[in-house]
Amino acid sequence: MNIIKVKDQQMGGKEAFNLVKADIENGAKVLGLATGSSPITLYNEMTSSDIDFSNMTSVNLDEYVGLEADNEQSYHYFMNEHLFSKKPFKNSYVPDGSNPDAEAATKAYDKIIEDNPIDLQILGIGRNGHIGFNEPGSPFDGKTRKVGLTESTIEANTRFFENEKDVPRFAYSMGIGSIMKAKKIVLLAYGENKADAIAATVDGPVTEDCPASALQNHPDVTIIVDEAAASKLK
Ligand SMILES: N[C@@H]1[C@@H](O)[C@H](O)[C@@H](COP(=O)(O)O)O[C@@H]1O
Repeated sequence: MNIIKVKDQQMGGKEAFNLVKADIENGAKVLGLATGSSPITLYNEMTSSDIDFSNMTSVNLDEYVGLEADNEQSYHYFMNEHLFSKKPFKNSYVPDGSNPDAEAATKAYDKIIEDNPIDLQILGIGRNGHIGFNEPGSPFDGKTRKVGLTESTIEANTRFFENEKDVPRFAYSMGIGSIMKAKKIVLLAYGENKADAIAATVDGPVTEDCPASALQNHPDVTIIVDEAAASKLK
């Protein structure tokens, strides 16, 4: 694992952007994208750049079950707001959270991932080490699934909703097995409340208790952290 320490999230966005740009210059056509606050500075760099994404494809990690794409709390909406409305891609895929048929929704998404192998996957990380919405205990070979969110994740995500009761309890998430198939992975983590998860990811055992520890088995992972998120690394 390659670790890049940065001063703050602003600089992290620039570092991540340089990696994305270099990969596109090397022929990358499919970007795996993430939501949450961590990738926002990267998306800002992308939207203010002169890179044309209109012949590229994006595949997002996850979406809440039960939210329509035009719901302001949906990940569809987040991605449109922060990236796609300013820098359209040829195709942008996000799991269909409005489809109550989990079997159909997840199968359809696996087909999309299979048809569009991810060159570079951007990841954030949950306080409990989750990636996408793969909570602790998720299988390392998992495909797209309907997952229940843990209390810690619901609590962390409450800040985006009016109150805790509005936070959806389920999501469709790309599995860890699919994430691991990406050629390159760039994980972004900022702030003290990510320090334990980053330490477990990098220095801990490879265990389902910390989903991101699976990344130790991936050949090309870069972790971009600020000092607070790196503070518990060995
Ligand atoms: N499903 C998302 C994850 O993909 C994201 O990594 C995590 C951390 O978000 P943030 O970057 O806001 O800390 O939040 C959510 O749970």
